[in-house]
Amino acid sequence: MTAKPVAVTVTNVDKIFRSRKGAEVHALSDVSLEVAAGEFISLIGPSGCGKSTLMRLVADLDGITSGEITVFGKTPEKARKDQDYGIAFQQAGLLPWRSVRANIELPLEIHGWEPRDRKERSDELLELIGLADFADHKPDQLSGGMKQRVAIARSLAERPRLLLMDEPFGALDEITREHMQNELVALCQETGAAVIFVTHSIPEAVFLSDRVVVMSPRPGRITEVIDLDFSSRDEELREDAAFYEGVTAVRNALHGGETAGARGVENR
Ligand SMILES: Nc1ncnc2c1ncn2[C@@H]1O[C@H](COP(=O)(O)OP(=O)(O)OP(=O)(O)O)[C@@H](O)[C@H]1O
Repeated sequence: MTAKPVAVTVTNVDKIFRSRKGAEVHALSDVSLEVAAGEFISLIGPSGCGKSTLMRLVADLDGITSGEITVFGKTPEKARKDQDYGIAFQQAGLLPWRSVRANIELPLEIHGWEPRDRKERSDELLELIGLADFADHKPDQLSGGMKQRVAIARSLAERPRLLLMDEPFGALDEITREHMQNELVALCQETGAAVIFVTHSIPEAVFLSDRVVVMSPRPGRITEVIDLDFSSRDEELREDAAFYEGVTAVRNALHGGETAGARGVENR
C-alpha cells in the first residue's frame, strides 16, 4: 500500500523569540501537525498564540528553536528555494505601479519565465479569478476583494502544491469575504493545492477546512483538531445543520482551550 502523500510535517516544534536584552517570548510549545497533499487546514486561536509564527516557520521566513519541519519531505529552506508554496497575506501587497497582469506575472518574471509563457499563464489566472477585463488596470482602480483575488492569483502563478494564507480575507467586508471563500474552495478543487490558512473567524475556518486546528494562548499548543467532512462546500452549506455543528465544536474547543492546554491535553 502506498503511503498518503504528505505536504507538511511539523514535529515537536518549539519557537522561542529572544530579544537582544535576553527577554524571551515562548511563542510555540511542542507543536506537531501533519498536512496531507491537497488538504485544507485552518489554524485558529486567540491573538498572540503563534498562528503567524507557525506559518512563518513553514515558509522559512523564520527559524525553529527545536523540533523539525518538512515541506514535501524537504527542509523549509529547500522548499522555499524550489518555490514549492505560494503565500498570500492580509495585505494584498500589490505593486501599485504595475498592472494587474504585471503583478500576477511578477514571480514568473523573477524566476526567468519567457514573456510568452508568462502571458499564457497570466491569461489562465486572470480567467480563473474572473478579472480578465481588468488585466491592464492598476491596483488602486480595484476594490479590496479584487486586489485580494489578484494576490491569490499571484500566489498560484507557479502552480504551487501548497498555499500559505495568513488572514487573507481579514480586511474584507462580510459579503465580499463569503464570496472570496467560495472562490477559494473552487480554486482549491481546481488546483488540488494543500492550504494552511490562518483566520480569526470560526465560520470561515469551518466552511473552508478539512480540519480546523485549535491553538491555546501563548505558548501556543495544539489543543484540539476538529475534522469536518462535508460532502460539498457551497452556499447551502452555510445554512446546514452540519455546518452549525462544526461551528459549535470549534467554539467549544476554543473556549475550553485554556483549561485543556493547562492540563496538557495531548496534541493531535
Ligand atoms: N519577531 C518577534 N520577536 C519577538 N516576539 C515575537 C516575534 N514575532 C512574534 N512574536 C511574539 O510571538 C507571539 C506569537 O505571535 P504571532 O504573531 O505568531 O501570533 P498570532 O496567533 O498570529 O496573533 P494574531 O492572531 O494577533 O495575529 C506573540 O506574543 C508575539 O508578540
